[in-house]
Amino acid sequence: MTVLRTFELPDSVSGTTADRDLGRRLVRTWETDGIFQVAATAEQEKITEEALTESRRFFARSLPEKARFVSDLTYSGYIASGEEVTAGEADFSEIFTVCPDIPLTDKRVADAWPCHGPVPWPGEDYRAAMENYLREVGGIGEKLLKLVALGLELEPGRLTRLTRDGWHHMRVLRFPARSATTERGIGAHTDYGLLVIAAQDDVGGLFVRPPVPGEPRNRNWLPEESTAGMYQDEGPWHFVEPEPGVFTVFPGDILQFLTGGRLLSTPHKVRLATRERYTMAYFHEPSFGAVVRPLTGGDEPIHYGTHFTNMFTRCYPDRVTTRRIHREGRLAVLDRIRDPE
Ligand SMILES: O=C(O)CCC(=O)C(=O)O
Ligand SMILES: [Fe+2]
Repeated sequence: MTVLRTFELPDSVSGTTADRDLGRRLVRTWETDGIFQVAATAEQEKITEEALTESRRFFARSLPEKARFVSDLTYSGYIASGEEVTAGEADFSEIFTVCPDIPLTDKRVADAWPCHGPVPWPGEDYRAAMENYLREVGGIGEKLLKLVALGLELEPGRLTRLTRDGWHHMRVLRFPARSATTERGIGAHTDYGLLVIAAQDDVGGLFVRPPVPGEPRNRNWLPEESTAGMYQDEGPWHFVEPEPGVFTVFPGDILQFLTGGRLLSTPHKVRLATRERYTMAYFHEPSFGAVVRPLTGGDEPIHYGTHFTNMFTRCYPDRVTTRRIHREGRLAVLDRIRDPE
């Protein structure tokens, strides 16, 4: 792979021959490259720029100001540089995470569902810009899942049936410029859900690992098979050249699970550059209560809310959110959260 393939998405997906053909090309590109790009519309480019501008404004505030935006109910909010750990080593990204914004009056919050609560927004302009952005990438996610279902020879609604009231979330990131002591941005890892849709500025730093025939790949959803740190210093790693007007898209753990490993959750890592870097990584996900079964049968199902909670408690063992989950025995609540099948 030298340059990434870029696809234009149709206005809607209904299962036409053209849709099916595009779906097959998307699947084939993931099978060879592990990643592809989707062309942004002019409107999407504008909304992306507005979100990146708000992100720059927020991260420019002082650390004590930013550190106020955390919550013990949800993982939404601020994560300081060095706070997140991948495979036992600190990452240097600074992050604002946006999970579904669930008001305190919602029954799920009253019933102590883990990870459910309001986003501690740093301001109304920030909130509006991020919500606009989430709406756009959410639309792209739904379209892509329909196309990918067609590309896998399934009925078009087979994957989007999981994303009704999807637990979509996003990491709004800033990476400092590299220092004399480190180039580490984020260590090698895979992301947890169905799709990862990302927009980056012009600095660059993201690397992805394409599928390698015969290479063993872990199943990150199993505690004994974490992908964190895997192949960190061992190629092939492909540098994702920043390109204006595109979103990059690759599969997450749930798509690997669903397809029995035909589509692999793409390992990726970030290296710091000579300048600071801003990026937004959006995760298109099943609903919190979804019970996901492999298309091919076999394995135990994954309860998405449990998978999400496990991944976040593992990543942030000392965060107030994790402490409250443990203190109040909220993990036990997960057993009661099941979407009707
Ligand atoms: O910085 C990037 O481009 C990717 C960030 C990332 O991998 C993540 O937030 O999970
Ligand atoms: Fe990631």
